[in-house]
Amino acid sequence: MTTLGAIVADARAQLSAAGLQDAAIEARLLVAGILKLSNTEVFTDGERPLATDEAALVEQAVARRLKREPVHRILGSREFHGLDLLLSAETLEPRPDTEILVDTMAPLVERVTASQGKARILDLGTGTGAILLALLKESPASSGVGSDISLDALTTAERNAVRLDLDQRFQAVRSHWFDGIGGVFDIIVSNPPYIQSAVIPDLEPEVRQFDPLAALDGGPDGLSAYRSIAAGAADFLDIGGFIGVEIGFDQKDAVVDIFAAAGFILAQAKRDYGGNDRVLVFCRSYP
Ligand SMILES: C[S@@+](CC[C@H](N)C(=O)[O-])C[C@H]1O[C@@H](n2cnc3c(N)ncnc32)[C@H](O)[C@@H]1O
Repeated sequence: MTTLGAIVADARAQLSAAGLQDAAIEARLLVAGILKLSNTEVFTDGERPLATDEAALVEQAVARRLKREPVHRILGSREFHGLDLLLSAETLEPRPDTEILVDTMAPLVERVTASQGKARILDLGTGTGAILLALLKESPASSGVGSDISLDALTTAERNAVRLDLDQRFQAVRSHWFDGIGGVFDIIVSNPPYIQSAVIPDLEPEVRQFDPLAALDGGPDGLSAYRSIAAGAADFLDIGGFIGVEIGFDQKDAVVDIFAAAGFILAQAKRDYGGNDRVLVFCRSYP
């Protein structure tokens, strides 16, 4: 019979031998997640004996990681902006950089609720629901629509809304960008696919093989989604509203030009933790 300490050490050795850089951290995360233990327990209960079926579950999880499946996909959920979000086959795994979009838009949502008593938010390409659910959590007087082209993603986003007790204020709508959307919103947010199609084969296997293509592929120049979103935004954004988008590190000028051509000016630009341009916020260029 093996112990908790021995199985963590074995997982770490296998991941390290496969060249995975964060082998020690990932081994602990996997074991803790699979056995539903806290990180502290994994550290301190090394002598705890493991049942055969527990050891088998850990071994299956390690085997998946060795095939480059990301840790949180194996575990089925990940943390985003303090929320535990379920993942599924057609949802992007939410990234820490996207929290910058939430932190940028939350004060704008608050400004609307302070003056109007409520705010309506639209999240285009909602995936797990990450951005909208984080904003709804921050701002109890807000409600919103999370739209996506993927039914699987919308089902997962709805499950996340229920788990977080935000489903009364969250509506999932299947839509190709604005095509199936009705109404006018105070705030529009989107983290659309923005990677150039030709670059996708060069991405890390964790991304290329496990994040859905529809969440990554921004067309030949990576900008297709911004063109669609900018072209439709004026019809769905309140006169004094804001639209915030996540962008690729080298897309600021191009995205500013796309929104300018659609009648929007840049209101805010934010960089990510690596110092790259990451979030742009626009408002109308006319009153
Ligand atoms: C980069 S992912 C972002 C997911 C989530 N908002 C997040 O930040 O974690 C882009 C999302 O856009 C969706 N999407 C792709 N093409 C779309 C389209 N034409 N209309 C609506 N959503 C689309 C994808 O299914 C995916 O969920």
